Amino acid sequence: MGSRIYVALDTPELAQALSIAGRVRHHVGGFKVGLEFFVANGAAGVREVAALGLPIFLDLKLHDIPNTVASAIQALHDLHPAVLTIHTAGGRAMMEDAKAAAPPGTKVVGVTVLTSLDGRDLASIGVDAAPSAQVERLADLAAEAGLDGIVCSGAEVAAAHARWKHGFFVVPGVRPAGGDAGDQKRVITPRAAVDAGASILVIGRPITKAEDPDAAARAIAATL
Ligand SMILES: O=c1ccn([C@@H]2O[C@H](COP(=O)(O)O)[C@@H](O)[C@H]2O)c(=O)[nH]1
Repeated sequence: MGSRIYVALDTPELAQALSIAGRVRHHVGGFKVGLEFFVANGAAGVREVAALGLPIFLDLKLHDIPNTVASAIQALHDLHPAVLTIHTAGGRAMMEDAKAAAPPGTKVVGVTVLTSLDGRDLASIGVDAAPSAQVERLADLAAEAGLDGIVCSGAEVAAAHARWKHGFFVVPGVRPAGGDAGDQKRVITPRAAVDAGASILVIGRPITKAEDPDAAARAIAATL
């Protein structure tokens, strides 16, 4: 396979996203566009990034009733994203309908516990479980619902992989050793994430905010 690194182009500025994408494209496996980019630039913006020739990860983290999520996914069909996210907390019926609505070839993956949350955050929203236990529970539900995989932190990916042999595991919250975690609470180095079984790594600020994004992407790729 190509590089496991997907760069998160987290900016509303199309020109900035295209500039970073153009600089790093030879050292990464794909581009992740999320809400910030999509709200500002829409499907036309996604097409411009896709024109650079790498797979697109459309990280919209859809979370609504089944009919609404399925209809939104149908409306995205002609973008043919390689990966699309929904929230597992939307429940089994929503996940089933999301997968059924997705274009063939698009991996639908469910966000489990955001990497910006820790156990105290879960308790504060009424979830009486450690992140690891909650991820396992939601991973099982995602597998039963027919999703292709999950989004989880590097701390949970080995256990999730052991339970779901052919699952596709997306790991954000990735930081080179000693890197600034920012708002992320469950972080891992790129190498450790791959060793634990990550299928792809989502990396944003360590590359996009670097003085030289190209060199940062190359340095990370060299550790894998
Ligand atoms: O649990 C999750 C799910 C998605 N993300 C997304 O990944 C990137 C991470 O960016 P960094 O700058 O490397 O922290 C970002 O686009 C998030 O929306 C996540 O971080 N955690």
